[in-house]
Amino acid sequence: MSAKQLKEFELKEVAKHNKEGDLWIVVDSRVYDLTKFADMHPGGAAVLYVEGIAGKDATRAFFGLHRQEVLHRPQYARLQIGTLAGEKPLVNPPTPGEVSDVPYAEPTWLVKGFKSPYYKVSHRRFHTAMRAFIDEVVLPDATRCEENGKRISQDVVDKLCEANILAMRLGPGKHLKGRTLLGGVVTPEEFDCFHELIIHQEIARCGTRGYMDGFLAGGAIGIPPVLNYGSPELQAQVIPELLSGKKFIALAISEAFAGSDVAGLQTEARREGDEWVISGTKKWITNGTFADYFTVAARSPEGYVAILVPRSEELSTKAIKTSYSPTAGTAFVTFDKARAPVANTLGKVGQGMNIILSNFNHERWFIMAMSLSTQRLIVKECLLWANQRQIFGKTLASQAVVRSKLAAMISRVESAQAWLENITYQMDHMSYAEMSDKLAGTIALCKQFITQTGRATAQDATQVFGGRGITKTGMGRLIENYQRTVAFDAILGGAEDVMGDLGVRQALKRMPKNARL
Ligand code: HEM
Repeated sequence: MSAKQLKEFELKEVAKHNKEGDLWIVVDSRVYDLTKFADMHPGGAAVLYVEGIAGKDATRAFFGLHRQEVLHRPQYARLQIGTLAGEKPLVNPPTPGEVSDVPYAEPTWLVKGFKSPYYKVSHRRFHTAMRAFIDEVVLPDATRCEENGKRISQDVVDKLCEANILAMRLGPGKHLKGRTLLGGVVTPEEFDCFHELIIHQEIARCGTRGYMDGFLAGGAIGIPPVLNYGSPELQAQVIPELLSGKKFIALAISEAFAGSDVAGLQTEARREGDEWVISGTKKWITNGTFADYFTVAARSPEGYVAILVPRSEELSTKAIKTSYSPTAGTAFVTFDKARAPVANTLGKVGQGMNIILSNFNHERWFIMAMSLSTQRLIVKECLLWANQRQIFGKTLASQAVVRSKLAAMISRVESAQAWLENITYQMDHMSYAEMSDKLAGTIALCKQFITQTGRATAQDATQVFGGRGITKTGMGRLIENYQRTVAFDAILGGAEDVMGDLGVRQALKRMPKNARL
């Protein structure tokens, strides 16, 4: 019903409609006729007829039990027959692209009155456009696919590729030259790692962990080795079709035999004339179920090698059931003498391990950017819930133990964001080689910190939400998704303990020879 048609009612008029067969209630100054809906109410009809609810202003009870989005769903919005005379709703549907005023819901650079040395006008412009894109185009698809397990819809792929979002997720560089970035809000020359950081952090605000990987994460980690080490001919052949969303790619490194201990991989590649013949298996390959190409790490008689392998009859994929949504397309991949031209070799034979390891830096950096952004979303959910949920006549937030959990959560995301931005700044001022040399240890340590804090936050948030934190629908749906899937960030791109160890080993390698206590 449009605002113009809405009637105004006094509360005493509403009060007359307080029984079965004639039931009105008020939520946030909106008057609803629930007479016909009562029997279909998912929470049961009986709860609506009780004193204090039927014919009354039930705002507080409502927000203790429902997410505000319930009111904005078309099937429920149409139950509204009017508003309370002289009052206006406080809670309105979020406008696409809007920035939240909830404290700590946004990184400080987005908070009114706060400054940042890192973000310029072009980042703000870019952020506004990116958030609107996510809210309008991605979020509905993310919510649907997370639930039904289907892969990202081609319509969203087309739009994200038209906006060059996949290309931008590969970082600044010559692959952006001549491209129109997100409708032209930023030029390829201006584009830096902070613009890229914005993309990753905005995607993660959907709070749908499986879809976040389904959102072509395979491309974000599988394309860089092709861009950095593939021949110009190979790039000309595959990059356009990958960046336009016509073909898909996955990075195929981990195996049942080797996860974080990459060097233990067993997949073999041997030369036969102008072709590589590849045999072996790969496990937990993100986007593998729908990939057309695989960036594969294998052993060859001359040492490790990275090869771009096209899907063929000799390369089969099978979905793996993990604890996040199948929308990520996680696959077990079998290479049964699969063939790839020798021209598809990435870099030099024997240097495959370096290629794979340096690729990890960018992957780990964006995993932590995304992981942290979802963690912040969880902080926002907890603040909102603690502020609106009533127990024993008081808000949850009136309990010191809850405030203490909130304090820990806030400190974790704020400190991690500051570290992440510092690393991002270094990335903007280092070459790829310098980054591999100087940042691998710091990135690993920061990833360890973010995933450890993420799991602590998941645990705290589940306690704050109680039963709702383990329920897939309703108030705690984002908490449920987060606590069920938070371990992915602690494993994908390198397990947490391995990250910590790598960081310290890198530091020890750099110890000055003459340093003594
Ligand atoms: C415009 C009015 C209302 C609509 C459209 C509505 C709609 C819904 C929906 C869709 C759910 C399913 C859970 C979810 O998706 O969040 C639900 C659950 C529920 N509703 Fe309502 N509702 C309304 C008013 C009320 C009121 C006034 C009460 C007051 C007690 C109430 C009590 C409940 C309860 C107890 C549940 C179950 C919650 C749970 O399982 O955690 N509802 N309602």
